[in-house]
Amino acid sequence: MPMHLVAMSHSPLLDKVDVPELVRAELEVVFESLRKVVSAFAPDVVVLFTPDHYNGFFYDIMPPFCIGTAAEAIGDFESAAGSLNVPDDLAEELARFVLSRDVDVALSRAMHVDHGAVQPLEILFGGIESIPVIPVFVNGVAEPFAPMTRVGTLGRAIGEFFADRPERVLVLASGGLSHDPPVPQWATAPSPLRKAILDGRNRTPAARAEREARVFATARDFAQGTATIQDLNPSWDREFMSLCRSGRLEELESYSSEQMTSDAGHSSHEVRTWVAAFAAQASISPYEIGIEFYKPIREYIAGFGVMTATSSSR
Ligand SMILES: O=C(O)/C=C/c1cccc(O)c1O
Ligand SMILES: [Fe+2]
Repeated sequence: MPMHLVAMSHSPLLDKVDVPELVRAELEVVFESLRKVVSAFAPDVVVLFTPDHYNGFFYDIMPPFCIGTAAEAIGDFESAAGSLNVPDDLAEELARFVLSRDVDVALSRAMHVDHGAVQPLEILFGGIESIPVIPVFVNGVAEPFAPMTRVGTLGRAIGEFFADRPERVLVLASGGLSHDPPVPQWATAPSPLRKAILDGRNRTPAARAEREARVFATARDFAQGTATIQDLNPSWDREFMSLCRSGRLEELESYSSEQMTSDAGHSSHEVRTWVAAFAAQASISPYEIGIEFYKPIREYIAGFGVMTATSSSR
């Protein structure tokens, strides 16, 4: 029953490229505060709402949502690689419950996850092994997307599953806010890239290095103002966070996919993880916001946001 929420952007460029010292220091203060909050809450299990960047999920079969009963981190961008500590029986029970609530969630007994899942675990827990984690994939890069209402329904079903259970649950959302990194798009990708996002599992080291180099080059150009990717949209980000803060989730659930892409970039759909997490938290009880941070950081190609929330009835 006790539930706490952390929602945070990620970027594979974090700690890998230079940012002004003040920005780095501000982020470190925020991350340290998050660690304190999480350690005080002492979760038994993390429900990790995570997107993927064509490392675990591909167009040969792209579910809108998937719960993992086992997961392996692939170690892209030097993130931690290896097995996540997934409580398989609990994850399967969760999947059965969510299905019983009319959400057609997929189940994976061998999910592959990337920096999107791993980075927040590394920041909050120092790695991927120390804390039991149920990974919940929420598609945030591969069109077509589920309507936002379904994302809310998924989150509420997950919240309801835990409402009568004893575990202390940290719902952790990874991704967002406005950003448009060079993740390939089916509609515009040339044929070798289409193949990579169709069924590009187990990429060769050379292919992985090429892809990562493209992201670094784009980040450098973006920081210098010469990249062709869509700009960050701080006002969109602030409005999104303000709706999370005030609990007006029905307004978030009325966002249209097309508008999200055009206002805030192709990868803005990663905020779906936030909507699922806030819907889970709201289904337990009204909540209050704790930590809140926002900064557009072009060097990281990210409108970088962090929020925490917990029951206001505590
Ligand atoms: O290329 C990728 O796999 C992802 C890059 C990226 C860059 C910046 C912010 C993000 O959320 C990303 O996933
Ligand atoms: Fe991402």
